[in-house]
Amino acid sequence: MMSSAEDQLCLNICNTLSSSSSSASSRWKRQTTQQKWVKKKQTAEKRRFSSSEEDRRHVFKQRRLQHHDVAKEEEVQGQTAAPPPAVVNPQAPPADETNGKPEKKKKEKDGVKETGRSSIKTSSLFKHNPDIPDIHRPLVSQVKEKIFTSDSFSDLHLHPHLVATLNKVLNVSTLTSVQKLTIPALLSGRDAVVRSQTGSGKTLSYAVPLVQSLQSVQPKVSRSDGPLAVVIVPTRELALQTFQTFQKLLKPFTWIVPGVLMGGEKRKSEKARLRKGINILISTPGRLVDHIKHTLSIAFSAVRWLVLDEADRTLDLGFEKDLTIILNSLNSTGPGRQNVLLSATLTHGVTRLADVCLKEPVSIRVSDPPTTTPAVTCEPGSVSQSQSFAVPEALKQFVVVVPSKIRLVCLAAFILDKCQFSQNNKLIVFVSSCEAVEFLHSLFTSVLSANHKPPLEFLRLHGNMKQEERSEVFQQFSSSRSGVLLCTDVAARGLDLPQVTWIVQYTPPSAAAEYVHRVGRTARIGGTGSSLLFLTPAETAFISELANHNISLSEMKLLDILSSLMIDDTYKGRGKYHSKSSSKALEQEIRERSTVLQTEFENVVHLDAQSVQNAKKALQSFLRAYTAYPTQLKHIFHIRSLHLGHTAKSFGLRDAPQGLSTAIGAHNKNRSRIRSPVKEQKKKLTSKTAGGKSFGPGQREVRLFCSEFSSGLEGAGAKKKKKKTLSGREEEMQQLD
Ligand SMILES: Nc1ncnc2c1ncn2[C@@H]1O[C@H](COP(=O)(O)OP(=O)(O)OP(=O)(O)O)[C@@H](O)[C@H]1O
Repeated sequence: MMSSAEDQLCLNICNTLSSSSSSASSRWKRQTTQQKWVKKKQTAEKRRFSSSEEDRRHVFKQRRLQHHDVAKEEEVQGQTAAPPPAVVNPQAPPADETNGKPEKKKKEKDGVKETGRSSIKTSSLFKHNPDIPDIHRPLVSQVKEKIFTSDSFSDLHLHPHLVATLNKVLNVSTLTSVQKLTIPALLSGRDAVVRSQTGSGKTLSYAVPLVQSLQSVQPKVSRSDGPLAVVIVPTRELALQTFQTFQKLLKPFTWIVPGVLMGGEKRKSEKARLRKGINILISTPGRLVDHIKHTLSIAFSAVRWLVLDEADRTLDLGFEKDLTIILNSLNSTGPGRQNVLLSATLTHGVTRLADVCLKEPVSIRVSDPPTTTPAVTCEPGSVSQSQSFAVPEALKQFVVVVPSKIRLVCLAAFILDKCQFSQNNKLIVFVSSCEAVEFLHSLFTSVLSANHKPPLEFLRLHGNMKQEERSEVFQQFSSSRSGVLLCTDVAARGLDLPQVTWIVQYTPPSAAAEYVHRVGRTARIGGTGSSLLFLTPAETAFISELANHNISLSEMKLLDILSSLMIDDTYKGRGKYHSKSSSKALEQEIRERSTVLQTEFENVVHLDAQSVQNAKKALQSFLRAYTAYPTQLKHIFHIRSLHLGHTAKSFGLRDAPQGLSTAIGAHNKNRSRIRSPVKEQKKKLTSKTAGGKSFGPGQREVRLFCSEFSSGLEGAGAKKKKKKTLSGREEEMQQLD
C-alpha cells in the first residue's frame, strides 16, 4: 500500500499537470499515446536485439548493473527509512523532518529538495506553465518545384572534358530544372537573377557556364591575368564548399586557378596567393573588402563574372556597405561583366540589388506558384516580387509548442528519440547565439552522452570558434553518418551536408526566409528529410507568418516527444509504472521522467560557479538575440512576453538570475517579465551604390550597428566599441565571415 506521503506525491504530480498540461492532456488521445510509446519501445528493443552479439551483451550487462544498483539502492533505502521517491511533493513535509538530518534541512532552506536519487533536486517543471493553445493552421497551397528534368549535361554543348568531369567526378548527369534554365541563359552572356529552392543545384547552374566560358578564352587564361571571376558567398564554410566544387570542375583545365579568401585565415598567406594569381576568386565579403583596402596586388581589371550567391543574405544585416565597396572597386577598373544573383529566397532586397548592378537580367524562377501561372518561368526584364517560398516537396515540417520551462527537456528527449532509439539520424539543431550553442554542447555532452551507450556525439559550430576548429567540425559532420550538430545560423545557408535527416529550430529564425534556408539543409536534391520548429505558446503566431509565405507545418505534440523517455529506464521516475497501467499513469510517469532529466541538467549546471556562470551567459545571449527580432515580428517575439524564471529553467538555472536587467532590460519584478531592452532604433539606412542608386531603407534596425561580414581584422579598439551596441544575434552575425 502507498504511504500517505506517496499519496500526496501522486496527487502533487497530477496537480503539476496544471494549466498547460491539463489542456494538452484533454486533447491527448490516450490510446494513441500509449500505443505510440509502446511501439517506440518495441522498435528500440527490436533494434537492440538485432544488433551485434557484443552490443547485446553490453545492453544486458548494463541492465544487470542497473538492476544491481537499484537493488543496492533499495537495500540502502530500506535501512535508512526510505527517502522520498524521485519526484517530491513540495507541500509534503521535508525529508529532514522525518529523519532529522541537518544536511537536508540546509538544502531545503535553499529552496532545494532532495529526491530518492542521491542528491537530485526537484524541479517543478509542469507547474504554472501557460496554456498550450490550439494551433490554428491556415490553409496553405505549397509552392512546388520539380527538381530534375529529363535533359542531361551532354545536351548543352559543353566542353567534353567538362561533361566527363561532371559525370565522373561530381557524379551528375541529369540536369536539374534550375540548371536547365540558368546554364543556357548564362552561356548566352545574359545577367541573371536565379531563385530556386534549397538543394536544387544552384551552384553548378552558375559554376558550369563560368568554367565553360573561361576554358574557352584565347589566348589561354594565365595566373598573371588575376581574377576573371569573383564569387561572393556569406560564410566561410560556404566559401570553402564552393571552392571545392570549382576545384573539381577545373580538374581538366589546370591552367585556370581557383582561390578562396575568408575571415579567420592568415591574411599574409592570402596576400601571397593573390600575388601569385587567382583566376576564380571565392570570398566572403568582409575579407574581400579588407584585401581591397590593404592588398596592393589585388586587381579587378580583368573581372568578367560577378556571382553573388545567397544574394539576399548578402544584403541583410547592414552588409550593404561592404558590397558597395566591392562594386565600386569592380566598376572602376573592370570591363563589362556578367552578373549573377542567386538565392532560394528572392526578397525585395535582392530586387533592389538587381536594379543596381544587373543589366536587363533574366529572371529565373523554378516554381509552381500558388496561382495558376505556368510551372516554370524564365522571363527577361523585371525581377519577381513574390514572397512565397518553395521548400523541398519531400520535406516533412513539424512544429511543437513548448512552454519555456520544458524546452530543454523536450529538446533532449527529441534528440534521444532520434539518435539513441532510432538509427542513422543526423540532426542539425539551430540556436540563436554562440554562448547558447556552447552551453547546450557542454550540457548534453556531460548528461546525455554520459548516460547513454554508445555515447551520443555532439558537435558544435558557431562564429566564435577558431577557423581551424570550424573547418574540422564542418568536415567531420559532413562525413559522419549520424550525430548532432548544434549551431548558429552560421550553418543555415548553402551548406551541402550529406544525409542530414532532421533540422531542429530550437530557437525560431528571424524571418520566414531564414526558416526556409535552415530547413533546406535536409531533403536536398530530391531526398527526404524532416524539420521541427520549437515555439512557445506566446510565439504560435509565427505559424501564420510562415503560412503567409506558403509554408505549412504539422503539429507534433509535446507529450509525444517527451514519451521517448519511456523507451528505457535511464530517467525512471518512482518505478511503479508498467505498460498495463492507465494512460493517466503513463502521462504522470512521462512527467516524472522529464523532471528527473531536468533535475540532472540542473545538477550539472549548479555543480560549480563556473558552470552557473556559463548558463547565465547563455541565457543572457539568448535574451539579447531575442531583442534583435525585426520590427515586423516583434508582435510575436517580444522580450516582454518572455518569463525570465521560466526561460532560466531552459538553461538549467533553478532561479531567474539577478543582475541581468542592466544588460537586457529592467526586470519587472511583479510579473517576472522582461522589459523592452533598448529603445527601438528608428533610423533607416540608405546607402548609395556605385551607380548612385539607393538600396532603399534598411528593414532592420540592426543594420545600423554592424557589418555582418567584418573580417575581424579591425583594431581592437574599434571592435570593443562596436560590441557595446550589438545584440547577441548581431554579435553572432559579425562572426559569420
Ligand atoms: N544535376 C544534378 N544531379 C545530381 N545532383 C546534383 C546536380 N546538381 C547538383 N547536384 C548536387 O545537389 C546538391 C545540392 O546542390 P547545391 O548545393 O548547389 O544546391 P543549392 O540550390 O545551391 O542549395 P542552397 O540553396 O541550399 O544553397 C549538391 O550535393 C550537388 O552536388
